[in-house]
Amino acid sequence: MSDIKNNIAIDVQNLSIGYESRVLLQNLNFSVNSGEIFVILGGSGCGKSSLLKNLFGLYQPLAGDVFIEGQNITKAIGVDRQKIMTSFGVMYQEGALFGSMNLLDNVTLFMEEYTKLTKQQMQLLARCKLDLVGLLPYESYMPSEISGGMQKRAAIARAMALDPKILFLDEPSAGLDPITSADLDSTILDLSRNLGFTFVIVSHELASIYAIADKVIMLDKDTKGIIAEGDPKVLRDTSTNPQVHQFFNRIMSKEAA
Ligand SMILES: Nc1ncnc2c1ncn2[C@@H]1O[C@H](COP(=O)(O)OP(=O)(O)OP(=O)(O)O)[C@@H](O)[C@H]1O
Repeated sequence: MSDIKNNIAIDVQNLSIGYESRVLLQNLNFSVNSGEIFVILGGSGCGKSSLLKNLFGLYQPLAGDVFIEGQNITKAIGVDRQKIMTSFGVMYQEGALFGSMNLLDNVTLFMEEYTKLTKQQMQLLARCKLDLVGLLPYESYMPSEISGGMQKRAAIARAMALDPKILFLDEPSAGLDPITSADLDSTILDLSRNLGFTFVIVSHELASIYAIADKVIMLDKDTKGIIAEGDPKVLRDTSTNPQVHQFFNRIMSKEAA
């Protein structure tokens, strides 16, 4: 077990990930501070989503360790692992709300599984989560009856069901128009700045990255490592790595068009 030092929410040490004999990323070392919005970016297929899934324990890394609030998720088993796994929330790329349940039931579902709360208590808490993402008036709506942006916010409310301090979001802006995406960014910023949530987000939307990210890491398929790390605006203005420069400017010129 590693110490919880300097307010570190997630500490990644010598992490290598991949599938069977295929190594995607190797020997990664980085940390995420508590309350920080941390964004993983990089070219298509470099392993962003795979890294995220290794961080929150869906996949087992090839080597190395991931500490979540000081607990080693890669080595934990049984009850210890279960405890870590319920200490954070996840929003998958597809959003994946349960289509046959209204929003309130989508949020209470995990509480039913992992808590001993009464139905009334669960509904009270679930309404709080829906309120935090601006969806309280829609608690009885089915996922198919609300917009894509609202579905993403509902998925964040569901990820908050068990009162986590850390939220992992895989491409939250995928498929959203710029205005809806900016609304979602505001929700994420609000949850981070006002309630202290730590976010780890996979994204390639530069406007969104500039709006919300405290820190990014940029992954590289060829070197299988991190080629840039830090404040995205500082990286944009100071990076001398041609690939990093090109990445930021390529997307910027596309967005400016
Ligand atoms: N479950 C899996 N089993 C085997 N290979 C996988 C699996 N998931 C992803 N891959 C492969 O790993 C590589 C990295 O995929 P990943 O989705 O992590 O990249 P990414 O950077 O998130 O990509 P994108 O930006 O296109 O979403 C891809 O070649 C992908 O086909």
